Amino acid sequence: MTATILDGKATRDAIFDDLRKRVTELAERGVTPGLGTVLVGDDPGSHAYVRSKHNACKKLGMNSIRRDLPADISQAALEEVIDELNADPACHGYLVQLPLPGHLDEGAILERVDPDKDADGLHPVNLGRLVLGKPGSLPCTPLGIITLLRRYDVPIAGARVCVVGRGVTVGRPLGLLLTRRSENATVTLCHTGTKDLAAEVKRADIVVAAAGRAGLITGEMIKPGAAVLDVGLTRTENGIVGDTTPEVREVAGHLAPMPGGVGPMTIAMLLSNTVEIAERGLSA
Ligand SMILES: Nc1nc(=O)c2c([nH]1)NC[C@@H]1CN(c3ccc(C(=O)N[C@@H](CCC(=O)O)C(=O)O)cc3)C=[N+]21
Repeated sequence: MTATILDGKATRDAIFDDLRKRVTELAERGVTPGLGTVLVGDDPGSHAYVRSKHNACKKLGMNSIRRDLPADISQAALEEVIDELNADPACHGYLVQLPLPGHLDEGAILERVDPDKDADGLHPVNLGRLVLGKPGSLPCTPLGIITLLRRYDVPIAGARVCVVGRGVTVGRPLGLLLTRRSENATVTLCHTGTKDLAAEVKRADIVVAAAGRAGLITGEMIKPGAAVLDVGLTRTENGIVGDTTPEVREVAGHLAPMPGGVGPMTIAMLLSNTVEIAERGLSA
């Protein structure tokens, strides 16, 4: 058996088609949704991600606001940029591209973002809303994972899900989303302190590999027919590699590969969050 591929690019394109309609409807009411990006320094990977976010805005007829700042910018100067975006009515949602250079207080910067303009869904207020079940922006990568599973009709309710990785951008919030009443999955959140990772993975109907450790999840660990989503990203001399080994594809029922799986979905959810903020502004 070889896994059905959960095609993140095709699914992103389908989501873009839906979003384009919503952008047109907003335009008829005089609103063009705008996404802002704040990029500090000149890491080539970060530049590539930011570029793809702006290209996506252009494709959807959205505005985008780009702030590229020098690597040695001071905390105060960066906070001023944040305050400007918070006050800019053309900017409905924005994100601060991570990681920030070490001399900056990342936590203080992220907290300064207006939670109601948080396109990433990673502001402490929005993470708190997620815990409490209150409306707010949801974290893009976990939302992308759930959207991808739903589009391919992979059952989530009642499923045993093994999430490998407890990071703030993927693992932790994914556990919270999947255990909501609307998802109803049973989640095991694994991490470097997990005693028998192979046994935990083997029980799972859905495995999300988000540890950032190349090849951590092997074919023998997977229950035949399980859905596997690879969210790992490690840069090596031979290009980028995920958290799963190639044999996983021969055992799994569904596979979201890296690249081409969850990554493109993350950007789709970022734009979806921004359009949603713009729509909320009209109904409020
Ligand atoms: N504030 C903030 N928000 C983020 O959402 C954020 C961030 N900072 N910092 C960095 C990570 C990383 N990230 C990715 C998004 C898309 C792909 C993606 O589309 N990847 C493609 C190809 C990747 C490649 O070829 O390099 C794929 O998986 O097919 C990957 C990674 C968002 N991040």
